[in-house]
Amino acid sequence: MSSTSSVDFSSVPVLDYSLINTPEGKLQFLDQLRHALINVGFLYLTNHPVSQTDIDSLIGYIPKLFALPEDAKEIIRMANSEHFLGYSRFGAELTKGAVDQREQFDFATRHVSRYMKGDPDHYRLWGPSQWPDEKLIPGFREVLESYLDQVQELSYKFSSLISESFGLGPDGLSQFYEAPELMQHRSKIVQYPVVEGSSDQGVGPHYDAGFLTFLLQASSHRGLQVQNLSGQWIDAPPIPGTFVINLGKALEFITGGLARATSHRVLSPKGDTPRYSVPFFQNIGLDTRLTDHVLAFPPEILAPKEKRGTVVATDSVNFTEFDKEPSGKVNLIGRVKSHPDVAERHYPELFKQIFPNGFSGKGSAY
Ligand SMILES: O=C(O)CCC(=O)C(=O)O
Ligand SMILES: [Fe+2]
Repeated sequence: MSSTSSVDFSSVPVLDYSLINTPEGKLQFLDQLRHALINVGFLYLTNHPVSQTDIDSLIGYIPKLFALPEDAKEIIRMANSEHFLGYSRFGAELTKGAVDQREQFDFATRHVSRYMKGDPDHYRLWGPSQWPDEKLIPGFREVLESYLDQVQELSYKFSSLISESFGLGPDGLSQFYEAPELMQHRSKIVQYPVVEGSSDQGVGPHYDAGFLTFLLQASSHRGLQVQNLSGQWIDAPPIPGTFVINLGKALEFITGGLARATSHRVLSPKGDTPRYSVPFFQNIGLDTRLTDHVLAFPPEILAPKEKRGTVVATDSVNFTEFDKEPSGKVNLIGRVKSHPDVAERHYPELFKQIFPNGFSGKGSAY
């Protein structure tokens, strides 16, 4: 990347959600949002509507979750789940061939699977989470479900604000979502331990593949970094009371590159305590094919894109046809590649198509 743009960023902007409560404030918010979407692809959101009491309670549970006895974690391991939900041991994922030094639980918003015999395989991708034994961590499930309900609601409101900031009215992105009961969004609770040795890769550089990500930085460690247009890594340290919001490749694609998906990574923490984070990945409808929904924008909205210059080519999507296949299938193929052991068990046909010679022991998480 060699682009030097006058609008290149050296910090991630902070947007105040409470501005939207007055008409002038809302206009100001939409201007700042449009700038962040086009030039940065990342922002902090402060004064958001998710209950701080619930966030604090969730943050309090996280060390206890990772401290559960090994057998209590293994009993909900992801390999059990055709929905790719559950526990992944330290080092189970790779980004571009290198081990991500993190341990995690994948959970998702409440959902009853729509899958019926004869439906496409990707309808099986969404379904219920695996929960740790309530007796071992009483109250955790209730807090996390309430938290996910609230972030889900925020994610729809935020998507509507994005649409407004691009001059498309509040419902310009509604076509990407089905009725609430037919949608599911995914989240992870992640622990990045202090590591010895040469690698400091918490998660290697990647783009998020989906639509919108809402990240809760759940401890005070630095480590998250965002790549600007000239290729420098810019710190995005935790700011209490905020979410870090970023765009995925699907949203970038349907805006024709107007909104940016931005490369980011996490460095392993220094010191003596682990870093914790909780990303929430907002999905689009399982059947949505991106090529059918590319958006058109008024010229005044497109102008700042010219000033910014081009965005580097996509290298994070899972296969070249990602824009022509239903989003559920794109996601499923991504999961098969990042978790071949789970796929071999639950999607043997697809596993064979993707790994005709079996799994070589190296996967790719993104
Ligand atoms: O843990 C973080 O702060 C970010 C994680 C991330 O980028 C991801 O899981 O996609
Ligand atoms: Fe990410």
